[in-house]
Amino acid sequence: MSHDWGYGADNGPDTWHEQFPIANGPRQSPIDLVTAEARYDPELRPLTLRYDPSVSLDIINNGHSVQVTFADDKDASTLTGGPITGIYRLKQFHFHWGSSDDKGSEHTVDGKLYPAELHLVHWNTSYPNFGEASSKSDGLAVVGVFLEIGAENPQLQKVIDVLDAIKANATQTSFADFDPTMLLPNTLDYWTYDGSLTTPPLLESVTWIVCKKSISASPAQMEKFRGLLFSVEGEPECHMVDNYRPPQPLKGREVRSSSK
Ligand SMILES: COc1ccc([C@H]2OC(=S)NC2=O)c(OC)c1
Ligand SMILES: [Zn+2]
Repeated sequence: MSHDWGYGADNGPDTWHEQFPIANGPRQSPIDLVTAEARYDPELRPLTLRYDPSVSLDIINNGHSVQVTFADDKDASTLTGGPITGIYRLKQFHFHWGSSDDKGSEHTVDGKLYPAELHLVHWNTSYPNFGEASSKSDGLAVVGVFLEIGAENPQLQKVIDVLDAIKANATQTSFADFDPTMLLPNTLDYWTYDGSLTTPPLLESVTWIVCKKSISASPAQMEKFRGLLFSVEGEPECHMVDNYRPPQPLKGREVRSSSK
């Protein structure tokens, strides 16, 4: 009997290859970003992120993370520029975090783990939809933003304020008029490399764009994420923490940098 993947001892990242052999593929994510080995590429363009708050729809506890979804039937919220060509549409954003402030990010920088990592997920509009794009080598572009412990983040607080309503797995509530631009760092210098989704199905379809600058979250705000549950209502409570995959082998890939 196949049991669902997760982050526990018996279904966590080290077991995913059993059902998803691509877990040992050539372009898996996340990776450790070794800053001294990233190549500055002057041809890389600045990121252009144009987000329309009116297309934010709802916020969901999907049993693996907390995810905010967006209407993606038109070019309302888009990513252009950077390492990509064409227009990529924002589908959703979500987070990965730790059980304590010393871990939680998926990417690491020179071995440093951050308390959390935000993923803004976009799909290439040269394909008909997210599902089709997710199986193409240039189908997705994910912008990663590290969260660091610091001042309370009022924009992040708008997400945190609704977490009590989606404490359990498979719960959701409406989440209108949210502008994810407010979750971006002040400068958008980035590292970029070819990678994958970081949870099953682990598809190798992601152009990764990891911001060099982080955003802040207070210790109390991080604790609110840890109050979410992997478990459904009525089951014994299992706190949603450590929902991150560790870095994967680079396997000869190049990491480029948008700045010196
Ligand atoms: C079916 O849609 C999916 C499936 C998995 C992921 C994981 O890959 C990354 S990246 N973070 C994740 O949690 C996803 O995110 C874009 C979207
Ligand atoms: Zn993610």
